[in-house]
Amino acid sequence: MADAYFFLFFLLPLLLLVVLYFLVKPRPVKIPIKNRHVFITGGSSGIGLSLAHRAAAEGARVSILARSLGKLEEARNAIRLVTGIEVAVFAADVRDFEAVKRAVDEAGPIDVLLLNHGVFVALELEKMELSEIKFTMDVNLMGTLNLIKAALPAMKNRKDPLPASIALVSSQAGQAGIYGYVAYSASKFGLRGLAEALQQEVIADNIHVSLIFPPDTDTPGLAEENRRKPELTKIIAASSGCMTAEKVAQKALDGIKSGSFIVSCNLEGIALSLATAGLSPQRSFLMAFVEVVAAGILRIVALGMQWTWYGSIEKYHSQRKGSTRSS
Ligand SMILES: NC(=O)C1=CN([C@@H]2O[C@H](COP(=O)(O)OP(=O)(O)OC[C@H]3O[C@@H](n4cnc5c(N)ncnc54)[C@H](OP(=O)(O)O)[C@@H]3O)[C@@H](O)[C@H]2O)C=CC1
Ligand SMILES: CCCCCCCCCCCCCCCC(=O)[C@@H](N)CO
Repeated sequence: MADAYFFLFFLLPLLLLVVLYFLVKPRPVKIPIKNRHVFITGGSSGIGLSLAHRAAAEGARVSILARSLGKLEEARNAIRLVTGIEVAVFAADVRDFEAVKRAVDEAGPIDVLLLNHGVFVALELEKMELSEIKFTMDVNLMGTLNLIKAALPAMKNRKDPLPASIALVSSQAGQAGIYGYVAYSASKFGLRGLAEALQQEVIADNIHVSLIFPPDTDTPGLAEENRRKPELTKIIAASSGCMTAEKVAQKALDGIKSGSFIVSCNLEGIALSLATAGLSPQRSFLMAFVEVVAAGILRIVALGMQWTWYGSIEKYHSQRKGSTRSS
């Protein structure tokens, strides 16, 4: 009996750890940001602004890009006030490849390309204009591809032997489809395929991809989104709470520096990432161990999550039916 326990709880896990240690690829990597060029899209507001503050405070040379020059200059002043550091600003729409290319060329070779720009409207697909749907895909997905296309040649040619990074800000709505986010989830799930494929193409150039998955985050963008958010979107998104932009920026930068492919921001996010590990690369054999051991149980947790969400959806519809009957 004691032998069986010894095998099950000691020998087997130990064997698994050893196997995973040799199995995980790409291998772990550390990406320094001090004295390196960090280029942040959407760096004038919310999470991007916090990322810019943090990167500057950690000694990086920071460039930020967004559409509104006014907001960019405000951000530059705010960062100078706190850190004494001057960030470079670039006004361009990520949908405009030529404008993006000019900005990236002017900014100079990038060591850490942080693609954080994004737009979001929470609304049922039926209520969304086709133009809004296209806008979401164009900014979140095509905008990201434009930036990568524009920046990659110089990133590959950099003289610096240190590893470089391309980090994409997705969303937990890019790990699980959420009511009200048909277009948005599509754009954010798209980033995952992009990231997985891109990592295989740029690994030989010592460029490492990170995918960041924040929950609801207190930003100007979220405040705007909340003004017309469906009740069910609020209920379902509440499963993961809300974080501050500073905290998300800290988690994101730590994840990038540690070379993690998948970067979660809170506890629910860790569970979500374990449950959706799929065929994403995992550089840490310890995290791979947790993924393997937790897989079965997390599928049950995920099904429980769906049970709750569909329960809310059923309740919402039955209440609505009740109220239309009585009115
Ligand atoms: N806040 C949240 O709840 C969550 C956000 N996220 C993601 O995090 C990222 C940042 O979100 P958040 O900080 O809330 O957003 P904000 O709306 O606060 O800021 C968005 C930033 O992106 C810029 N931007 C928007 N559209 C374009 C464009 N077409 N071209 C260039 N820049 C553009 C904005 O500047 P300007 O308007 O001047 O162009 C601004 O700097 C997004 O990708 C979002 O999807 C993920 C999970 C949760
Ligand atoms: C298996 C374990 C599961 C654990 C719980 C999972 C909870 C998932 C909740 C998803 C919330 C999505 C918020 C999207 C925020 C966002 O992107 C918008 N604010 C637009 O910016």
